Amino acid sequence: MRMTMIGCGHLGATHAASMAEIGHDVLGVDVDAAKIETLRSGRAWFHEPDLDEMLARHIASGRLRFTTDFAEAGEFGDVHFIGVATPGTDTGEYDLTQLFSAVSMLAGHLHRPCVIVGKSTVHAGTTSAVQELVRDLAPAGDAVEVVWNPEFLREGHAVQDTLRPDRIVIGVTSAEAERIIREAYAPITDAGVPLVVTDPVTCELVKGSANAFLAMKISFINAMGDLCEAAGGDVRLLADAIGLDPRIGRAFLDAGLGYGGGCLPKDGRAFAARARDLGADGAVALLSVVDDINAARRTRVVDLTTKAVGGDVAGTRIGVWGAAFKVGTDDIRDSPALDVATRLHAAGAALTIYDPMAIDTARAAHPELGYAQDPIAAARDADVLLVMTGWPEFRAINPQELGEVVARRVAIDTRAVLHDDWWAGADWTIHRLGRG
Ligand SMILES: NC(=O)c1ccc[n+]([C@@H]2O[C@H](COP(=O)([O-])OP(=O)(O)OC[C@H]3O[C@@H](n4cnc5c(N)ncnc54)[C@H](O)[C@@H]3O)[C@@H](O)[C@H]2O)c1
Ligand SMILES: O=c1ccn([C@@H]2O[C@H](COP(=O)(O)OP(=O)(O)O[C@H]3O[C@H](CO)[C@@H](O)[C@H](O)[C@H]3O)[C@@H](O)[C@H]2O)c(=O)[nH]1
Repeated sequence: MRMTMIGCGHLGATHAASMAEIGHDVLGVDVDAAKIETLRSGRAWFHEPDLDEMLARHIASGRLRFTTDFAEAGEFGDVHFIGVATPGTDTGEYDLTQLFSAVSMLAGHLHRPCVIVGKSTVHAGTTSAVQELVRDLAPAGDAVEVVWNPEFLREGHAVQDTLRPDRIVIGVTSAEAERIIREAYAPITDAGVPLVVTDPVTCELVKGSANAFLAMKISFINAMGDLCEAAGGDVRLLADAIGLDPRIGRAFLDAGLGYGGGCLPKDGRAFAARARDLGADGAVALLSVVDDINAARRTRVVDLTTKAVGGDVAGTRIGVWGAAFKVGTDDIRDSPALDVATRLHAAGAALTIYDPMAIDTARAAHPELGYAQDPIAAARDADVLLVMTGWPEFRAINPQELGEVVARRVAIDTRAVLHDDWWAGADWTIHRLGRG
């Protein structure tokens, strides 16, 4: 099939390359000419394992091209995927500016029957709003059907999650649109991946509730972590034990600094905002507690750090291991590590940060913070060492390597990453979140 992917970011570039991988002819479209140039050269403009190889392979095979030209996009495909960003506003709702702008730019070029497939994460009711806009703007009018098909990929695993997802969920209003989407995904569903067909509103809610559930699991285990710390328990062992019950499951029960990234925090708030509009009070209450517990993780690490240096961080030096919002990415959107770091900086501390992948993205967003090229240099002269992203390379560091580098041997491990046996016997004061 011939298809376009409008918006070539973390979701879109991966989806475009993956659709080429399963045999389609794909045209990627973005308003950012620099990103399109990078993609044309066979590289993503962000780090994602295996993506560059797949992009290069299909640009070479001729099945994948990129453009900034929406007229070309309108001509090219019978299926138009939309994957532009839907950030949160200050009041928590989705800002759908990019979505309505992308749809408006495309719609004027739609002269024949086709399907627009929304993949961005949106609030309930968006599909029908987009359908109305398309009806007004597209020369083909009602012959253009808008359906939703949310994306569940995780950064760092985006390629495998797109090619072998747990499920594909579509929200459609006609049998013809369903037939077209089924055909588009046939190489994936033929391999046994379930495809769930719903109405558009249910489909939009599926995505919001999936992320809300994941966020809830993390806040749950963090609340248990506080209990463990107070009572003298160990939240990792607790998670292992409860996780053996298949009704609970061990995934997403890693306690620590809480969730960040471009999705869970803003999606939870937007889901709550929509629930408030709809008068679904139980959902509002649940989601706001989940968010509050998560926000408190970051404040707690700021407070622990302040306490560790005697009550005032002004004039102290703090070494930070980790800047990415999680392992396996250079993405720093709503990174808990950088949130804590910037708050300590604002309170007068001098921060030096090391991250194996995200130094450049962190420096671009926070030039006011200090950076180092390796973890030992980040710890130099530190009064406190904060471990805030769980990179395996941090686990491999023996405290002996830090020798006399640090000013004081105090560490706060917020991601359960430091090697217990090495650090326990190494004359360090270590605070481990979730362990009493
Ligand atoms: N990143 C993820 O892991 C992930 C996973 C699932 C769902 N999502 C959802 O997917 C959507 C996209 O997220 P992302 O992380 O890929 O965002 P992103 O910021 O990485 O990418 C968005 C892209 O859209 C482009 N763009 C902006 N306006 C445009 C327009 N009018 N026309 C064409 N392109 C335009 C931007 O230049 C950018 O390249 C969001 O709704 C997000 O919540 C993201
Ligand atoms: O047990 C855990 C698991 C994760 N996290 C944190 O939670 C955040 C989110 O992690 P993850 O979900 O792996 O990252 P994303 O790539 O943002 O993916 C989420 O958000 C995407 C965008 O909606 C969805 O598609 C994915 O299914 C959903 O997992 C990160 O800060 C993690 O460090 C924890 O603190 N504890």
